[in-house]
Amino acid sequence: MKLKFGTVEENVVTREEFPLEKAKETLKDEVIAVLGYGVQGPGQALNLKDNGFNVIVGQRKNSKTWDKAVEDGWVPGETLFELDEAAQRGTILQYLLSDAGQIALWPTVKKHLTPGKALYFSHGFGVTYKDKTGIVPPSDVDVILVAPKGSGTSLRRMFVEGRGLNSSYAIYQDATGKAKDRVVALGIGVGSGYLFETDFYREVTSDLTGERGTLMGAIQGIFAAQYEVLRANGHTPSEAFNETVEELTQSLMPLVAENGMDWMYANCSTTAQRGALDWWKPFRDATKPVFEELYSSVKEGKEAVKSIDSNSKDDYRAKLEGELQELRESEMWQAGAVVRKLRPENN
Ligand SMILES: NC(=O)c1ccc[n+]([C@@H]2O[C@H](COP(=O)([O-])OP(=O)(O)OC[C@H]3O[C@@H](n4cnc5c(N)ncnc54)[C@H](O)[C@@H]3O)[C@@H](O)[C@H]2O)c1
Ligand SMILES: CC(C)(O)[C@@H](O)C(=O)O
Ligand SMILES: [Mg+2]
Ligand SMILES: [Mg+2]
Repeated sequence: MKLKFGTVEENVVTREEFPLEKAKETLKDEVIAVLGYGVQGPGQALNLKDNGFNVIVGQRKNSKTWDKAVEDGWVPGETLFELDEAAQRGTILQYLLSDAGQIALWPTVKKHLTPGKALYFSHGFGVTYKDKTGIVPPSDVDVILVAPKGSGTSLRRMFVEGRGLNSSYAIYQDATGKAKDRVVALGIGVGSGYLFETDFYREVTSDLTGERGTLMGAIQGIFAAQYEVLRANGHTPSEAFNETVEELTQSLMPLVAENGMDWMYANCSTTAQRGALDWWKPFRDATKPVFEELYSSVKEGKEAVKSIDSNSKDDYRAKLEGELQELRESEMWQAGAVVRKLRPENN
């Protein structure tokens, strides 16, 4: 259906419009092979299974994630296979290896993309940057995308709570004439809230921007900046952490989520409102050039190259873990660990 967001009309699909029963009917003859069991893999595979779809998982044997799949109830030889065998058995291949891992496994997956199958991504990365990934699907398969706008961990948790994470959907190639029904049915099947239309290029450029920007990179950046200023001016870690992070995640962001920024403001003092209304524009103006630089870097393909180069190295996991450790061991997040333990619900 078409729905207005402000003054702009968009194509969206809701669960009322395309109910789960219709999704199951659409995919009743398909075998959905979820390839990769990292973060999105478990979320999507388990939601699809619990929703009554025919799902198998493909994962490297003798890996921690194979063991996790077994713990999650996937049965070796019945619903859990090596990647090669799962790709052969599936009629819809959900390519949920890491974006760098997808490059390495492409020859194997391509071999099993026989006419009429569907290749499904949760990111526009592989196909958009085909010059760098080598991922060029054969012309006789559907190539579709459902990109949940959040972590696979949240996708699963929200599903279990009876909620749903929104996803975008896109069709890159419709070889069978069934691509639209297939993609929407999968989007509903993985437990999406509502689905909004995009294309592979816009999905990858917005997603890379968002995660480097307000969702992950920028938020840590402004947290660190404010925390450092408070600490440099004699405030304790407890005061600096509560005033920078804890109050935001525990008190104020839930209000923003519920009813928007103006409503959160309206539930704070007039003193706070005066200051926030005065200061949000200077913060916007100070950071906008950084967002513009970020978007250019994404658009020029530099972010994709960096990600492929670093995540294709043998020691990429250890390197990432080292950098996460640096964050974890910073004073701000050490203070956070103590503060979390002191939450009454954790006692
Ligand atoms: N993490 C998320 O919540 C999230 C959210 C939206 C979209 N996505 C997209 O979903 C896809 C999967 O992302 P993810 O974060 O779940 O992946 P991930 O980094 O957790 O990796 C998934 C799996 O790929 C395997 N793998 C990596 N390299 C491999 C190789 N060379 N051969 C075989 N297996 C290999 C890993 O062992 C892991 O089990 C990506 O396209 C990503 O951009 C992820
Ligand atoms: C969960 C995110 C950040 O939205 C996703 O884009 C990812 O790459 O993990
Ligand atoms: Mg992403
Ligand atoms: Mg994302």
